[in-house]
Formats: sequence, C-alpha cells, structure tokens
Amino acid sequence: MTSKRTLFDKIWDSHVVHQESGKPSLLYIDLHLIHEVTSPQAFEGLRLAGRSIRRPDLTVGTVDHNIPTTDRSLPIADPISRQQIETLRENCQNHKITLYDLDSRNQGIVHVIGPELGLTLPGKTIVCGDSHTSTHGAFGALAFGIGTSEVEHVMATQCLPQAKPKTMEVHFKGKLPYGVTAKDVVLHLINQIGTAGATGYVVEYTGEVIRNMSMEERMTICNMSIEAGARAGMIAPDETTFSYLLGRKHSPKGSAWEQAIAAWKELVTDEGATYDARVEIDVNEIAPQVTWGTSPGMGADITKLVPDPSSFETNTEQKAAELALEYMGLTAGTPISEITIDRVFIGSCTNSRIEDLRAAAEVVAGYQVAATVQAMVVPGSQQVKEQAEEEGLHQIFLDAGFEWREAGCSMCLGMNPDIIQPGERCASTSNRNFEGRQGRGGRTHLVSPVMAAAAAIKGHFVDIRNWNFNRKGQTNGIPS
Ligand SMILES: CC(C)[C@H](C(=O)O)[C@@H](O)C(=O)O
Ligand code: SF4
Repeated sequence: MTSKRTLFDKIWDSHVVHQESGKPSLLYIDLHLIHEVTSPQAFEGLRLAGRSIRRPDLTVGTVDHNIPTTDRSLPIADPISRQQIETLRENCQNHKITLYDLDSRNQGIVHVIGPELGLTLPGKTIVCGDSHTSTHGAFGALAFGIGTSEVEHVMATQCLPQAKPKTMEVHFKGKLPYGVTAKDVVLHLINQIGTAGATGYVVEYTGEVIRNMSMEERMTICNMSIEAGARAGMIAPDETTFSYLLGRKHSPKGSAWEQAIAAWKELVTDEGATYDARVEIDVNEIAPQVTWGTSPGMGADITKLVPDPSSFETNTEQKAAELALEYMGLTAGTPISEITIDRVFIGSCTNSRIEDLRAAAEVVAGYQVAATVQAMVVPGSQQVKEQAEEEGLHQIFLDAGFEWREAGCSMCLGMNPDIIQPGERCASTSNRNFEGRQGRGGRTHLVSPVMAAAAAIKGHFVDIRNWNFNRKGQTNGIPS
C-alpha cells in the first residue's frame, strides 16, 4: 500500500534505521555541522568515553559565533573565545574533520556556508548544535538544531533518536507587495501564530509566493521557523533549488548530478497528503515589519503605532507587552516611524547573503548614514564578502559611512566584541530580540535589510515603500 505522504514523511521514512513501538525513531544523519560554541563538551564526552567520530567525512566545522569581525591577523583578545576556537581547531585536526577556519575563504556563519558550499542538499537529514539549523530546510532537507549531548551522540554514531514531530502546512497566498520582503513575511507569520504557534511541528511552506522566491529568500523564511517554535521549516525543492546548487563545491557532479535531480524531484508532498495542522496567510496584507518588543512575535507594520498593552486580549499578553515596552524604553501610541535608533546591524544567518547586501546597498547608494547612527554590514561568509567586493557593494556601504566587516555572527548575539551598549537601540536584520541579545541592556528591533538600510540613513524607521532611490537608473531596489 502506498499512502500519500508529505515531503517531511518522505525524508523521515527514508532515514529511520531502527524503530520500536512507543519509542523515538532512530534516524540516520547525513550531515553534521559543528561550530565552536556547542561542540567542545561533545568532543570531551567522546574523549572520556574513549570513542571516535563515526563519520568525520559527514561532519564539517566552521568558526562563527565568537570570532572578531575586525582584523583577523590580530590575536583574539577574549580568553574564552580564543580557547573555544583553538579547541575546535585541535578537535577537528585530531578527528580529521574539515574545518573552515578563520583564514579560510569558505569560513562563515554555519547556516550560510552549508548551502553555499553545496553541503546542504535536498532530502538530507542535517543537524547542528544550533537552533537556526532550520535554515537548511529551504532546500527540502530535514534540518534541525540539537543540544550538546545530542551532538555527542551524532558524533559517536551518526544517528539520533527522535520523537516523530507533527506536520504543519503554512500556505502563503497572494502576491508579495512592493517593498515587502521574505523577512517581513516570516515576521508577520510569527506575529500571527505566536512564538509557540508551531511548537511540536515541522512546518512546510507552500504557495506561489514561496515558489517565486529565490533560495536566499526561502532561507530567510526557514531560518526563523524556530522563532515560531517549529522543530524545522522546509520547502520542497524545485528548479530554483537545482540551479542554485549546480556546480557548488560539494554538489553532485556529472551523472551523479542527473541522478540526484531525478531523486530530488520526488521530494514533494503528494497530492492528497494531509498535514496535522494548516495555516493560511494572505501576503497581500503584509506591510514592512518592525518589532517593538522583546520577542520576534511582538512586531507591527511600519505604518502603525507602538501598541497599548491594554489592547491585548489576555492578561499574560498585556503583562508581557508592558514589560517589553519598559525594557525597550517605548511609549504606547508612538508612531513606529518616529522611533529613533543608535545602531544598525545588517548581518546574521537570517539576512547576510549577497541578495540581502545588494538590496541594502541600493537603498543606501548616494546617501549618508545619519550622524547619530553607527552602522555596520557583516557578510555571512567570506564568499559573500568576496562577491560583494567584486560587485563594489562594500564601496557603496563605506562611502555612506557603514563599517564593512569580516564574516561571522557578529552583533546578532552578544558573544563577541560586536555588542551594543546598555540603552542603545538597534535596527537589526537578525532573528532574535530578547532582552540583552545584542549586549546587556541593548534594545533590538528586527527588520528586513532594506528597512535597516533606510533606518541607518534617516536615523529612525521609515517606510521603505516610499524610499527615493538615489542612484541613477535604479528604480526598484526592493525585492518584490
Ligand atoms: C550559540 C548557539 C547555541 C545559539 C543557537 O542555538 O541558536 C545561537 O546561534 C543563537 O542564535 O542563539
Ligand atoms: S547569526 Fe545569530 S542566529 Fe545565526 S547562528 Fe549566529 S548567533 Fe545564531
């Protein structure tokens, strides 16, 4: 009997290596990505148990969270960061694991380099000790974050016990309006369903909007699935996926490529297959988003006012909004477009790819960063940086007064020298705005790259849909 299956079911079924009734399934893992923060204890655990890495060839490392994004020839000042990076280096050497180290042209944020190097492929199971592993689901892979003890388990066995999650379809209907980006779509989704809206589910994103998106836009959507509580996000592979992957360093080559395409084409949800839950979102109603609170779900259209906590339905929501406004130093009723900012961060595994930088550069071209703002662009990988420099994007940013940095997680989280000061307000293209996320006492507003770029120029949030593109011959710098 062949029953109708979802994309998730197909990948799940083909990776279960052992199943006992009532127990979690044992899944085979095709790719294990590691970084300096969540791997040291796992390596140590292996060492203590006298075990080796089962498949070093399916394990790939990079350094991203703790590294400085300034001059890399200088020693790393922070002793903990230095130690974590040196430990990863030693561990990878001892276990013969490929490491894209600080001096590698392939170094970058783990979720940026996986796809870029063709390590991330449709149909794979991909894990990493990092929550935003969901990013890789954009390729029709089953990709999710795991804890450090699970990292050790995968290192030792290349397998992972997992309880089968439920499935949810998030269907986007309509056509993306001008000025509305993938980031706005996913922020709007989280605002609608809440930060626990997809808890326990693997989400598959469907609809014309998704089909028309580039791989980079799809990655932005899948990246933030985790902020809605999802176990993973995924998108069925198609021609866009295949052409993105063609010729990448680790993509299959020659006849293996043809075979891979044939197999990948099967990775779609069968007509008539059902999901455990379904959400429908009309993208025609989405406007550029700005978060005003301390969770990714606390966001609003750029045209709106900072909400009054009493406007929320439940007591819990009201209390949460009150606390958020207090921390954020905001007053209910303030137009979002009047919120002034001190810092701008364009980067992170959500929005640091070449298309993000191109879009931001078109906005800033010919303008100057506001005198009250300190702004930086941090490419997601050395390859993105190199390409941006070939295209002259760095010059546009530098001329406008942005800092142009080396690849890494940077100001997405306060684990490296790029932090904001207590009380400072930052327009950020990253994915989390919890208290202290970008530095103790710092205030984070999540936005798209074009919205961040425009805010850098004006010193406050502006509606990108009204932006006057300054550069000759450019009329539409906004992905739409
Ligand atoms: C440090 C790491 C474990 C963490 C994660 O799991 O996501 C980080 O990448 C983050 O974005 O908060
Ligand atoms: S860029 Fe930010 S969200 Fe992404 S892996 Fe790094 S710290 Fe985590």
